[in-house]
Amino acid sequence: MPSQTSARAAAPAQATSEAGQAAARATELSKVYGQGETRVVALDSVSVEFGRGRFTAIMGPSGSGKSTLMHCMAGLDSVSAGSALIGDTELSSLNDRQLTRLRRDKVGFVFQAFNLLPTLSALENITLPMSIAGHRPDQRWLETVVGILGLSARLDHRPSELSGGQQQRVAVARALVSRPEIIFADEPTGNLDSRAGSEVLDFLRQSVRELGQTVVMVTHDPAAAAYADRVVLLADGRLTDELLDPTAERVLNRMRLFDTNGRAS
Ligand SMILES: Nc1ncnc2c1ncn2[C@@H]1O[C@H](COP(=O)(O)OP(=O)(O)OP(=O)(O)O)[C@@H](O)[C@H]1O
Repeated sequence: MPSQTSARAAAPAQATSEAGQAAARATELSKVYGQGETRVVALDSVSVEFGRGRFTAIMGPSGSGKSTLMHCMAGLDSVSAGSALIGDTELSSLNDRQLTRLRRDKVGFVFQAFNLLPTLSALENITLPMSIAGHRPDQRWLETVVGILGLSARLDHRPSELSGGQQQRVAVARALVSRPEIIFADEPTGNLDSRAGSEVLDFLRQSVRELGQTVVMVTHDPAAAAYADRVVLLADGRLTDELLDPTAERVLNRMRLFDTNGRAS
């Protein structure tokens, strides 16, 4: 009976092999922080694939390892064992310089705090990472991204002249403009009211559907996760479950199962 299945006791779920090549992949990835009494196993042999052109949400209780998984996959943190790959590139095989280049060229980031530079215009913020890298944005692509995100009339504005939702859209445009292999979004709607939050999620969804972008998003919010094609659930550093074509209600029910069966034990 599914309602009696303990999410925690279940065998660790393995990656669903998605159609097409994975944009990123973890294989038996473990991450341990500290030593001795302060030792924490943040990730315990996690295997998961993030399909190209797909929108995946990572969910799970606080402390379950969501941010750690994202940081290891994005090359922002090292792994203790196992492997993390972006495309065919194994991140632990790269030196610091190669890792910095990979993050710059292949990964886009959207954080809860918008991380825009206050003295620069929206357009300058969008193109800054590419300028630093010495690249010119593809003008056509820039216009497409800015058009889809509804920012065309706001490009000369500074962040302080934009609403929270508009600032986050600028951050999404900044992540999209270099056509990264994958975008990692960490609670992208955490600082937004629900209307602005749905707008940003709509745009992320649209970037997957219309621009073929791959997006991986950490969220606590079942309504946000429902925008994804797939939800993977973590508990105690393990991948325990996944849902395809999620609805907010199904995600909520699955999370309740965690609360009653997972954390209680
Ligand atoms: N730099 C660190 N040093 C030591 N322990 C850490 C570090 N980062 C994370 N941890 C621990 O690893 C575990 C997983 O943390 P992580 O931040 O990945 O969880 P999370 O699911 O993202 O949590 P939340 O939803 O609260 O953000 C937690 O027990 C946390 O305390």
